[in-house]
Amino acid sequence: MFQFAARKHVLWTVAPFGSSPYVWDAFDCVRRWANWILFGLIIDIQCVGVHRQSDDNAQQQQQKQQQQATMLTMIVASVLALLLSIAIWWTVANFGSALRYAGKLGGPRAYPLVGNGLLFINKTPAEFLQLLGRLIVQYGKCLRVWLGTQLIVLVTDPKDIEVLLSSPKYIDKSSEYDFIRPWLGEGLLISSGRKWQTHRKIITPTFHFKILEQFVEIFDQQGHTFVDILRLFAKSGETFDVFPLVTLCALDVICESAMGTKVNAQMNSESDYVKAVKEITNLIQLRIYDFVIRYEFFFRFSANRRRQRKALAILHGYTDSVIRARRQELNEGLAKGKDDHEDSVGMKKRMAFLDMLLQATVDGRPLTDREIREEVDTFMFEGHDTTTSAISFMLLSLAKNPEVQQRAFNEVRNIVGDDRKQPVTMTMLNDMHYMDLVIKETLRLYPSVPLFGRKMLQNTEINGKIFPAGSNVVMLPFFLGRDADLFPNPEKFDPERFSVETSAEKTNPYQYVPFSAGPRNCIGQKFAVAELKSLVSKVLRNYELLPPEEPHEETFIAELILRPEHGVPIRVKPRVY
Ligand code: HEM
Repeated sequence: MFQFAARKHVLWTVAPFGSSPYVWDAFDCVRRWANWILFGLIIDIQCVGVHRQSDDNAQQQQQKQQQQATMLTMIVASVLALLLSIAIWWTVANFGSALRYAGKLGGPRAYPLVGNGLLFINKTPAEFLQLLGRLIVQYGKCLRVWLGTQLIVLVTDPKDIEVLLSSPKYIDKSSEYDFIRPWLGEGLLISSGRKWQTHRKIITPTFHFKILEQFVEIFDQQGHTFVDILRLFAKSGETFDVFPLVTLCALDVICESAMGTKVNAQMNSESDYVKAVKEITNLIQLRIYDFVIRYEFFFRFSANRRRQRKALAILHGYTDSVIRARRQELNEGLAKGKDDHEDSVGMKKRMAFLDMLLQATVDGRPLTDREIREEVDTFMFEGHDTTTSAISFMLLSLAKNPEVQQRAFNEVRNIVGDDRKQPVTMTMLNDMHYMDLVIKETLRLYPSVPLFGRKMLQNTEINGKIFPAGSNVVMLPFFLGRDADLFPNPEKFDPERFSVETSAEKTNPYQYVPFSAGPRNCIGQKFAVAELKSLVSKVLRNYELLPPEEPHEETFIAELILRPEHGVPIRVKPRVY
């Protein structure tokens, strides 16, 4: 009897899935499944009362034992069935609308629990990005993918992106940002609601162009060190990976701009702070692509958690100590009635972002040390990885396109002159218009932030489609920039496509969003563009950029930033003029 019931369980459990063409998407199928199991459970419970009489004592004893065993098995089976039913009702309660509406968005066939995980299994991070590209071609510019139980909606239609980015309703970040939360806390990149609103308001003035002017000196000095380091490669003429060198330079720039301190990463890449930044970014990459430790529950029990804790102790410890020291200096200066931003001879000192945050108030109160740390760490993260990616790919693009490089160099030479030691000013950077086009074209093909996401808090209708509550909606500038419908001949590196004469008004501004757009756009855009121009112009004034000796295949890893899978190989030789 029990065997029969158990076999029926298996059949009933499988049958509703087998008969459904769109397994995950069929909400009704899950409901049917639950009903069948409940029905099976009732039969199981009824059969507990079935027993037979016998005169033979030994036989009776044996039968009794058998009955007890059967009863026990049935009780266990019933409890399991009950738990399964509860799990199904929980799934329906939590994923009900996701299952119902996700089915209406196109996408590859998904399976219970693993979703589309099997498609991605054994894929390297670079293959993962290529696979997303193929899915977009196959299923269109808005499709859904299940990564395990996480629903992702991929969007590359500028019309959908316009609705998502321009509205203040969709400002909550998707689940991927949780991986970086331990470092950045509730800083501007991740926070939402009123906290984000008030902090965005007080931080916006710190990126005013008048304030940015004072950072140009930092760009110039760190650029000088960078160019010195390249001298070795110019001498040997060998192909080298420029990405790690740019990373260190960008770290130096942002550290001095954000905290007013020098980590000297370019001169000492083995310092604890620099190694901790590297460690934490590696861990973020690991979590994005590992389907087990994506889940906080499993991450907590992995060795990576310890690595993260160790790196965070160094990163937070450093920022905390700088904040404490600067706050003390500020208080002492105020007590002596002296302007803290004057040095001993009364000259105005440069203010770091941190100094401005120390003086800011929210609802009439100063920011706490913790709030300041979160914002400073956010600048440290957003301000070095993104610019590293952009500068590296810009150098590579110039190396591979000598005509563009010559034109960019001519512009720089006309503006700055022939003295290689002449520091570049903000006015000079603002006059580099062709360089603006080169930056735009670089970010079209190599957007530093290849994808960014929003969490849908409720079912949301956008251009006739319903984006289910709880889904992570991911917009992909990487594929927008390579879409031939939006950018004809997309493989060609052609800065002119962004010139006012050819592009203005013809394009939808939401088809080109490397800095995002709308209320949650990149607050550091002007800082980034100035840094890029400063550093790249410095390199061009000293070196001619050449492509790698051996042709190399370009493959990318999309994390929170775009990374090259095999580095960014270039060569340099001294520029003669
Ligand atoms: C080429 C360089 C850069 C690129 C391509 C870039 C791109 C972006 C993008 C796409 C976003 C939106 C992300 C999202 O919606 O999730 C963003 C946000 C942000 N960026 Fe940048 N960024 C760059 C450099 C910088 C720099 C240098 C800083 C700071 C010094 C910075 C600070 C921020 C901050 C704080 C946010 C969050 C803004 C908010 O949510 O209100 N970025 N950036």
